[in-house]
Amino acid sequence: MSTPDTPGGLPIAITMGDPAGIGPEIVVKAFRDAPALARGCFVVGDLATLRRAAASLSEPSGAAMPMALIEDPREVAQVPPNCLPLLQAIDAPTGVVIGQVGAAAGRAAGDCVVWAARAALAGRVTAIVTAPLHKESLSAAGFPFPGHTELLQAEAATHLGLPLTQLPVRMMLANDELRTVLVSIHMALRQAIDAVDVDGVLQTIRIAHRALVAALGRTPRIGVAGLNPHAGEGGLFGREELDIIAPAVAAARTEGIDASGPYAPDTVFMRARSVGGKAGEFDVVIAMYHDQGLIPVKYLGVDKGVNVTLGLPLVRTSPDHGTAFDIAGTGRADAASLIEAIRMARSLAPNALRGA
Ligand SMILES: NC(=O)C1=CN([C@@H]2O[C@H](COP(=O)(O)OP(=O)(O)OC[C@H]3O[C@@H](n4cnc5c(N)ncnc54)[C@H](O)[C@@H]3O)[C@@H](O)[C@H]2O)C=CC1
Ligand SMILES: NCC(=O)COP(=O)(O)O
Repeated sequence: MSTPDTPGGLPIAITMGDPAGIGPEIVVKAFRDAPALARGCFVVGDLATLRRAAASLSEPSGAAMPMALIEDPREVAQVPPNCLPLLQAIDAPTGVVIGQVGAAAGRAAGDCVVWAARAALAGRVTAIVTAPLHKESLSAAGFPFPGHTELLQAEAATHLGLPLTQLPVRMMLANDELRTVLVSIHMALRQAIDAVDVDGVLQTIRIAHRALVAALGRTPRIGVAGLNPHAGEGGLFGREELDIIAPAVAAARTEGIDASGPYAPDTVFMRARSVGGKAGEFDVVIAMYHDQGLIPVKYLGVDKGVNVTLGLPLVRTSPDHGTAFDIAGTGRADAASLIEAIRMARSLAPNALRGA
């Protein structure tokens, strides 16, 4: 659906990420290496930061990626092909040291995400794709959120006038072979175990079901992982499966959701994986905590996964990797996951502006 003042659809905003990390480099690489996909997208960030990243990538004899400053997302359609449109959403950060945690970098990264979220909530962009930020830098800058997911949830709840409890969100990580949705996200493992309760597991199943009905056009097969080794082995290694997870799965089934489990966490991902054109047993695995779900997906390749926030009133995707401070500024960072995140944003936001 296009809007009258932006024929052809709305642009996608790509936030530059932490300026001390690989975000700016992979953003420039995405525009350089996937120009057709990047048409209709613009970067929310800082021109000097993006120029530095582009210069670090250019061949000794070659020219760096040209950039065009825009003041409004609607100007994206006028930017020539193979030129990166950039909206200067922040004051240029000073004192950023590549590869190091810092408040200035965290402030710049966080402010860009806030800008993009508000633009999406106001209907000025159709989706946001976020390059990685560093959570310690975000915290050093005073943002009271552990990551994008919680920041975006808070922005959306404020926009809708809702308490956070009425806007539950979940993290999904997906690649071509595996999808997982997490019951809890950024918290200590001890707290994550306590966060496994019937409401939380059931809410996660419902959110995953709704998202995948929309994405797949059919009822998804949801496999629910246990928490304990061998899913508790009938209560020998813990009772969470018997007392919490099985009742949540049963409640979901009474709602017509095709959920099953709890399954042994060490084999459920293997069973869900689609390989060589053969579909796995499940379309998605509900993981009880962050690392249970993310390790199997990331192990299949940091270049392949995409992070999607489910439950928001806006489309948000992101690469599955972080700021990679160890290689920032070297030009070695792989932009494949960011390119997949742009592709996924386009598929979730069919009204996105495209190139001519
Ligand atoms: N979407 C986001 O904003 C995300 C942010 N993070 C944050 O990033 C920071 C650093 O996290 P780490 O645990 O060090 O994970 P990381 O993903 O930044 O790095 C882990 C390893 O993977 C490599 N790597 C990551 N991305 C790569 C790429 N595109 N090309 C080539 N190699 C790549 C790194 O060089 C490093 O060896 C943390 O603050 C973390 O919370 C982590 C994941 C997602
Ligand atoms: N491990 C993924 C991750 O930490 C990303 O978090 P977010 O910034 O997408 O909330």
